[in-house]
Amino acid sequence: MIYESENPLELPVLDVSEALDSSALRSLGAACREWGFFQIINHGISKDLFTKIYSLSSKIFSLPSESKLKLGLKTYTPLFIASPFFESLRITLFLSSEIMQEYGSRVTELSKTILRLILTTLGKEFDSKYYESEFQQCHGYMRINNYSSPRSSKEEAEGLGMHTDMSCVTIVYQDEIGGLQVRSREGRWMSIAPREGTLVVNVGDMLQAWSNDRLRSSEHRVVLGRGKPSGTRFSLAFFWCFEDHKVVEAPDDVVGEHEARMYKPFVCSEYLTFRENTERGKFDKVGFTVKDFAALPQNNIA
Ligand SMILES: O=C(O)CCC(=O)C(=O)O
Ligand SMILES: [Fe+2]
Repeated sequence: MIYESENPLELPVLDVSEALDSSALRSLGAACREWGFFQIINHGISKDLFTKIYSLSSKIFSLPSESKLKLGLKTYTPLFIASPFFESLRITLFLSSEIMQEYGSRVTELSKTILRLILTTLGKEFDSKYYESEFQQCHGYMRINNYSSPRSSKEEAEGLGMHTDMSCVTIVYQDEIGGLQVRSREGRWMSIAPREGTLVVNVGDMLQAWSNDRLRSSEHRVVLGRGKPSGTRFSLAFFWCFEDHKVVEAPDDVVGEHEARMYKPFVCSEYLTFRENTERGKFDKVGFTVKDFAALPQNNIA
């Protein structure tokens, strides 16, 4: 098998410190349709802030497992739930340290900016028409993820299995180890190589459903070992989501006059519950997607 990082995926890199010109908007639109993934630079988060978060997170993960387990499974996902190599901590921003809060408020602002840009790719007037009315109540949470390397670095192992995110958008910082991969429509795994100063952004299920599949929430995963530098891998994921009681339903002009409606309207929290309760869903992300939950029967061919 060819190891996919030999053939990394070229995703657009957007400079979010300035207004996007029409060609940048076009490549953003194409990336969101085709991959649901793109990258951003000049996002205003300094290297220093990443370094502080990194060292704070390493301290937390190196606590004895009894202390981490005391946080409860809704907060702390220990090793062997999602995979033998993955542990994760959900951060409640308003309860967290100043550093996490600072990061949280920056990615919150970024999420808002990005959502408005994505709306613009769907239709010139859609930002002013839908941002306030549909996305004003969005909220975010963060996860810090710690991946230990498999014993044999010759073997490739899944650190985090194939999943889609439940969010509207997710912003990911991955360290220099790499391993994040996105699945093409044909089922090929493509690597998203880490680049210094760059954040990865992806569309989640809530936005895929709201856009009637015009935006893609792609399956992705994290692989470890095989050709990767050894050592633990660290990532930071921020999920920007609709409020729990939101009814997700694509507006008529987002669907378009001649297109079929792909989903029945659904309440956000019911989808989150579905993902938590499905058989593999001891961990809230692995396995099912919004298509399994809300696709209209004639479209359920995912
Ligand atoms: O660790 C990563 O790079 C990605 C993590 C991820 O996909 C997630 O937390 O949903
Ligand atoms: Fe993810």
